[in-house]
Amino acid sequence: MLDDFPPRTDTSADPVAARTRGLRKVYGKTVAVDHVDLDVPVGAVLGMLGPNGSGKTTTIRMLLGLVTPTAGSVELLGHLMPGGANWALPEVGALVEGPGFHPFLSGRENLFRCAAAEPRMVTSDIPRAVNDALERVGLASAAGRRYRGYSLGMKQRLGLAAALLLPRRLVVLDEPTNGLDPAGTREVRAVIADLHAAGTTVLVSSHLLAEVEATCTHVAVMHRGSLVAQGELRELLEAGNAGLLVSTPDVPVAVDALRDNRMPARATPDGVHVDLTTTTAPEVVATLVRSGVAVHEVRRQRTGLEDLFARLTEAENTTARLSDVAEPQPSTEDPT
Ligand SMILES: Nc1ncnc2c1ncn2[C@@H]1O[C@H](COP(=O)(O)OP(=O)(O)OP(=O)(O)O)[C@@H](O)[C@H]1O
Repeated sequence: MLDDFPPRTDTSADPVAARTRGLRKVYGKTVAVDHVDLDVPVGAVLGMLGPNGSGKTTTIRMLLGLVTPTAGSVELLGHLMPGGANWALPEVGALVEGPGFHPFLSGRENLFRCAAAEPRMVTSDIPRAVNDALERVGLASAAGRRYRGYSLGMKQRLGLAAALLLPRRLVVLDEPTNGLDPAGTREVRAVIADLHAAGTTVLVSSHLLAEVEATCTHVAVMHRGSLVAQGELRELLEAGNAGLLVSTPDVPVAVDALRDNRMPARATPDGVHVDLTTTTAPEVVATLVRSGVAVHEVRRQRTGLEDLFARLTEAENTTARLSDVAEPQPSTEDPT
């Protein structure tokens, strides 16, 4: 029987929980996602960052088989989608917009329905799984209230609870802190940390840069449908680290000496800032020493993720490919 042969793909040296290649989605004249090659390494907490409309939700929905790609491939937990959905999806917990809860049922009743629909759930385990999930997201006291009376934050918590009903290999959270107060945001952060500690791979989209910097091990930055950067958070921060701060009592002399050698330098309250885009730290130090400048300290400036994000999303060359993208049009494709 065909069902006995899930469409698996080769596992490469670097195991990934999810992988897309050449992923593209076009709605009418709008290119929502274009040529996205995303890798979500096993065990990572990958933060997908991007401004509104950059294609995060569409990418996530394609990963989960909720939206059919116009082109490209998706691999989820080693299975090619959408054919492998029956094998991959039971091991994926997802919080995506519009999880389809019943408005007239309570939060707890809704979760019971979700639990009963889980192929891997043992019926006798359902009450405990539901209670644990409600506790974990801080919704136990409101669990008896009807869903339609829930605030946005409570709806988000219930969606998160549904994703946590079972241990998962991959948890996908689309803007999980949307609508949450600071306490709720902290709780989501703690849930992500717990999942990570338990070895679960987490893919989380967010526009909150500080949030991603605090919770994620990896980052993927989207801009106008394209993936403009991805990798380990630490490495991306270092790659974005294009500045050197030189402490010296001879700031004007140092600035002149560097500029004479075509090195972009400027005086700052902390010393001399040198842009390392066109030069290197050893060259800067050698030039200063040659010019008789006393160098007290040289420090690489760590750019915050916010700076990196701004630089990546503002870079003109990253947008060229999509320059002909029109304003969003009503979909001519099936929006499912
Ligand atoms: N069903 C649809 N029909 C038409 N256009 C769509 C549809 N879904 C998304 N789009 C368009 O695709 C682009 C990407 O949208 P998407 O929701 O994926 O971005 P996003 O990064 O998740 O944004 P946000 O942070 O605002 O949720 C946008 O221009 C959006 O208007």
